[in-house]
Amino acid sequence: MSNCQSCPSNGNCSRQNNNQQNTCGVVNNPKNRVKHIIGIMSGKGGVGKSTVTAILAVELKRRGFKVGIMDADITGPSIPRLFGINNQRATGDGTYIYPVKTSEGIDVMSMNLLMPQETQPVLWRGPMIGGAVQQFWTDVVWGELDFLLVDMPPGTGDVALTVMQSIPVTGLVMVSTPQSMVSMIVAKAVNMADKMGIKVLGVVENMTYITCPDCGKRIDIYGKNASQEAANKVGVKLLGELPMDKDLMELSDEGRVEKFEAFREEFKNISDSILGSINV
Ligand SMILES: Nc1ncnc2c1ncn2[C@@H]1O[C@H](COP(=O)(O)OP(=O)(O)OP(=O)(O)O)[C@@H](O)[C@H]1O
Repeated sequence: MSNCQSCPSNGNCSRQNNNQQNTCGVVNNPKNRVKHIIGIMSGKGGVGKSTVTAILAVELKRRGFKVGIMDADITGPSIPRLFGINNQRATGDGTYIYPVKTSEGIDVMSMNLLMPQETQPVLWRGPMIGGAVQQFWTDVVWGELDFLLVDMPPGTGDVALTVMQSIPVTGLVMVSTPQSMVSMIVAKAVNMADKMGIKVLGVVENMTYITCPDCGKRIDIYGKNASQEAANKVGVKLLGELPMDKDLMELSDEGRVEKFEAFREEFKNISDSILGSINV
């Protein structure tokens, strides 16, 4: 049973609205002081959720915050590769597990940091995967963090539910592309968050345009104002829109996402919006 009094998220818990604050069900690790937990969620896979998580973490870190990333995408973890720490392994002392630090000092925990080889699949059914996510919260020594970003698995399935039920998430950031089919699926995720009493901080529309390498002209892949229209459709704030960027793809593949600078302005605005919404 959780101890809400000692929980750093007390008062910010997803259950605060329905008088169930004492039924969180997860023992809080006394070694952890995590101020804000932001879940990064997407309706469907491959829209750039892990990429946005990584760049947001870098931006917050550079602002002087202590930042961690929990890679809750247990069966498809990609955070270690983005930061080039995929050949490192998390350590443990029999009671607790210790995250791996990126070169800029972001603490990361991911299933791939616990597997003997990153190519080994996790052949578990839902409840075991949910159990792993809970352990990432209870057994990992995050220490003092201003922000823990949770890279959620895509969709509104079992594990997303476990994250929302067992981790005191401060708010959710949706990542999407402005297609109507995708918006419909994002709406499901937004409705899920709503039902769980978790605030949706807004949506980042990714891969929305390209910049012509010759003339610098912006080409809106999904049409003009598509991002704002998609955000309106699901009834959430548009935090920002990101172009397709070849360098980002390359640096991500090389495990050097921390060296990617081109979206600094966009992520400065996205972070300002998030910090404003949670009164930081
Ligand atoms: N703005 C962008 N420009 C170029 N490539 C991008 C951009 N955003 C993401 N990508 C690329 O798209 C692919 C999918 O991104 P990512 O892994 O972040 O998506 P995801 O939503 O987390 O996927 P999954 O559902 O599998 O977890 C990656 O190869 C990534 O480098």
